[in-house]
Amino acid sequence: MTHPAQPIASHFIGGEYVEDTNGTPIPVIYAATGEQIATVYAATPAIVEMALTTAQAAQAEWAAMTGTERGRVLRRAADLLRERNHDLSVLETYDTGKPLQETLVADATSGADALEYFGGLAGSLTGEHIQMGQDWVYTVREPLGLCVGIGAWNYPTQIACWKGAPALACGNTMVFKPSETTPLCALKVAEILHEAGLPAGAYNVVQGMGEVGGALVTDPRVEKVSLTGSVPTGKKVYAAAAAGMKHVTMELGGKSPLIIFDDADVENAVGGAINGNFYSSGQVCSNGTRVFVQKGIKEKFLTRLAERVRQGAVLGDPMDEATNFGPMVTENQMQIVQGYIEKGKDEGARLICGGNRADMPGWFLEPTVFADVTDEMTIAREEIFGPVMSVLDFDTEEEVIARANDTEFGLSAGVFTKDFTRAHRVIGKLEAGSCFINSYNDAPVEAPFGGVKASGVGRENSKEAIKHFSQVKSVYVRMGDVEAAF
Ligand SMILES: NC(=O)C1=CN([C@@H]2O[C@H](COP(=O)(O)OP(=O)(O)OC[C@H]3O[C@@H](n4cnc5c(N)ncnc54)[C@H](O)[C@@H]3O)[C@@H](O)[C@H]2O)C=CC1
Repeated sequence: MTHPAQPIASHFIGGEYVEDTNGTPIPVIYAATGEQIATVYAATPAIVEMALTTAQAAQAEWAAMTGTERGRVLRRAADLLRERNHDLSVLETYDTGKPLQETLVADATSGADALEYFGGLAGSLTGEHIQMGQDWVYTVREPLGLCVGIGAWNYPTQIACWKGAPALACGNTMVFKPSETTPLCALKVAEILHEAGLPAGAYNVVQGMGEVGGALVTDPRVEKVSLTGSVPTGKKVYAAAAAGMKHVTMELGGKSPLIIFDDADVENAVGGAINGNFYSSGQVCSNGTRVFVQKGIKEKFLTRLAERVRQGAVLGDPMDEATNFGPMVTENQMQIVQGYIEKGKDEGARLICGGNRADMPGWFLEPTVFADVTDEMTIAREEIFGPVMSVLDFDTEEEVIARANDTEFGLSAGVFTKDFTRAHRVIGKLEAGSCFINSYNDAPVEAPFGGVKASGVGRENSKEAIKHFSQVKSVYVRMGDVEAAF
């Protein structure tokens, strides 16, 4: 019997499902059991061509609609996502293995927020009037044209919407390629957008690995590439896009600092560290995986952290809403993280809790905390993308700022302290794009999201995203005669 997660077909192009079984089969494995639940096929060159031609052809009609009309479609899609939240959350759980307790509130709901927010903005995308004496300049905010979105595997529904919603609001069309690890959810986003009234072909989904991504990025018809992925992939995609002088948004990896001062509220700081390390089993780009704790509060912090992790983490069937900690997305990802845990032990970090694969089917790892981590250790330098928290000690504010910034990454940063003057002073000196004071990992659509340094270029969400999916035309209007030298 076909599993309920099996999509109707692999791709969604021109407003309908499209199949081509000549492509490389991509098995979809449910991370909680290891069972194959679906198969999709990587896009063949013919499918890639069909998607790009269709999206390009659809763009003029979509851009010709008023912003209010485009916004209405996006807001209708947001309503449909919300109405179907439960089924979409179950699919997200099948796609990623994340517990339903999380997917019910963080995935289709966040996607719906993006569609609603950018749907609301679409009607207000205006230019400026600049008076130049009797002459004047006006500006027009125009779409870029055909955009490509490429997703990572941790938030398949959210990423499909975070890229699609601002792109469509501005009058662009999109070809979206989900991660080959989680190919299911983006198809539903495309289906719902078209059900909501999107013209056929304005948002298309094709499956495939890096090769398909590469074919999309290098196509001369594509004006913009928005990637969520790792830094090494980002460097390749950015370079390929640069060769064609394309616009880019790069949402890449991180190794973000979370700084806890002696005067912090311990329970809140522990809560922040848990949210910033163990949500989605640690598979979150913005996670604060280097937790710097000032020496005076260190033992108290570690004691409460270990207690709350041991007592609170519920590993189990992700479809059971009591489960709050799911498996790694793939066996391979689990093995990568296990490798880092071994390195942490070998390099002398002190294991406070976790450290093992859980004794159950699927790719479950225990939430793991290392203390006495030093700056040179591999677990303090590399992005692990799993449930491994490194706790480092510090003495002074000046010292911790320098150490926090000593990394190629710059995605996020957090500070816990009751001294707000210090909180703002420290945040002001941290090299990161998305920061938190007495909190961690909040990502509302109203706030810009993205990184500095190797963590990325451009911003998603908020009004900032509009700038990255549109361009400004400037028109000088002369009201008098033209003076010329001859
Ligand atoms: N800053 C952000 O917003 C976020 C960043 N991430 C980052 O994503 C990474 C984990 O996701 P993965 O899927 O493992 O990343 P990945 O870099 O392996 O793959 C990302 C996507 O790029 C595609 N791709 C690979 N090579 C390509 C090429 N040469 N040309 C075009 N496309 C190519 C893949 O098929 C996939 O769809 C982590 O580093 C994480 O930090 C994840 C979520 C959010």
